[in-house]
Amino acid sequence: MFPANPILLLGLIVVSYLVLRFLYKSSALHRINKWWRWIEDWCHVHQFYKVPQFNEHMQENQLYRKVSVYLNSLASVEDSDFANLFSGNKSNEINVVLDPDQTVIDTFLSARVHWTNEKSASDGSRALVLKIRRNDKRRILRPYLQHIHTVFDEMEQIRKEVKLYINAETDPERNGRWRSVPFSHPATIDAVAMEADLKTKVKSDLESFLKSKQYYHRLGRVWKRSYLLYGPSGTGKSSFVAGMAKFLCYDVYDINLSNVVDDSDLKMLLLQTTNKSLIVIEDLDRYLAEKSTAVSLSGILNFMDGIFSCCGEERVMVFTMNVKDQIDPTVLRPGRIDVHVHFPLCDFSAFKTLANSYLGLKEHKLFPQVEEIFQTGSSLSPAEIGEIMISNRTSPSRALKSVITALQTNAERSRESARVGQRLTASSSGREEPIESGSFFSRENVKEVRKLYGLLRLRSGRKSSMDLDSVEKENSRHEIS
Ligand SMILES: Nc1ncnc2c1ncn2[C@@H]1O[C@H](COP(=O)(O)OP(=O)(O)OP(=O)(O)O)[C@@H](O)[C@H]1O
Ligand SMILES: [Mg+2]
Repeated sequence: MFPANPILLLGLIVVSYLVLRFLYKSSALHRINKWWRWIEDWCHVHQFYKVPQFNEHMQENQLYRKVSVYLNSLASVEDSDFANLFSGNKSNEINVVLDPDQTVIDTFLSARVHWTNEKSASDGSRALVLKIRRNDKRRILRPYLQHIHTVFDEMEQIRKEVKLYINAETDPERNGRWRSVPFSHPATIDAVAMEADLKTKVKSDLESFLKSKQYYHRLGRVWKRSYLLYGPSGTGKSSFVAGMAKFLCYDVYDINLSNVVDDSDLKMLLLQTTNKSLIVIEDLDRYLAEKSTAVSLSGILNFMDGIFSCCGEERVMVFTMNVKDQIDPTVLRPGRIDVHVHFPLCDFSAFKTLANSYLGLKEHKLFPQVEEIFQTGSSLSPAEIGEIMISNRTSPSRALKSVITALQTNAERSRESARVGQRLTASSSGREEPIESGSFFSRENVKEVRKLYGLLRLRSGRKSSMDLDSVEKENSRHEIS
């Protein structure tokens, strides 16, 4: 029945409007919503499913990652009481990420489910808890989880963003040691100047690894492959690692051995890596020679064998070194290192590749002169030549002249070092250990000799061919140089 009095009717409308407006503007509506949810919960019997971040072996639970990515993509995350805002990869992108102990509501096949982001007060571990009505459980649980998988895979396809993980120092407050950032290194395998044939062989080795899942399983082997990239500083090893990660579309786990506390810490780090990852230890020769890590040799060997990666697969390990001659042969034995790739100093062919990419030059009247100097044995690293070209990129002729001068200077220095080396050899004959602290010979001189020695050795080995057998012979070691 409508009130007969129109003034009363108008008053009723105004009061209702003001009450609704108050409810809308204040947090009262939110409270009423919460109470309503509580009453609803009370009326229904729910079932809970927990998705912990780590399993009992402290390996990351892939389902946690998938659900987490899925939930943060839901529009309803914005309706949770507390969410974090992060800038995305694109300049105007903003990502909303659920805060701990917050709930997000999702709807699937007309059933409502709740997810809560729980953080354990005791050990800081996280879990996502799904609350679902018992009545809906049979009908939607499995298709709903399948739906999460599908959405995650679609998002990954679009995302295709490779991540770089670095191991931070131990922090008892934090669970999991890896910290990640988007891997935005611009290097690609194609951009690295190296012998074309060698590059093709490494690429096809990686490609055939990707297709070899069944093969490895048949052999009862962990589906992993290890590469050693070795050569002097500035020859493109790190750039090549970045190129490999992009080529494979794998996340990169860059292990800093200085931040590893002991063997079991290294084991834990390996366990916390995910499938489809490229695990890198740079400058392994330095750690082994200087013993500047708390990890023992056997810890490193076990790590290389990947025996701990009992449940994970599809991993590529890459180790870089300047020189491998002094390395304990057990480190380099087949199985631990499957493929050896040599990164030499620049030769004329690599120089031409650099001139093409850095200066846009396919030919130049100064090329024969550059070639001549290379033939005398002088060389620089691609990094050094690249730097000269970048800083003179506005004038290709000036760039080439600067390269020629640098090569000539380098040749002169090498001759000088050789003379010092001869004097050193003559003076130290009869001594058991010529390099001692406080010895007559300065470390600098010895370094020069070593450099020179390395230079000659590398030069002589530069033309040696790669003995890459059929990739089917998976356990054979491949030398690519
Ligand atoms: N073969 C190459 N082709 C193209 N650019 C190169 C090459 N080698 C080095 N560079 C350039 O030189 C710089 C240093 O290279 P990079 O860090 O990959 O060398 P590295 O071999 O890892 O040296 P280090 O042993 O000192 O770590 C990079 O900017 C890279 O672009
Ligand atoms: Mg490097």
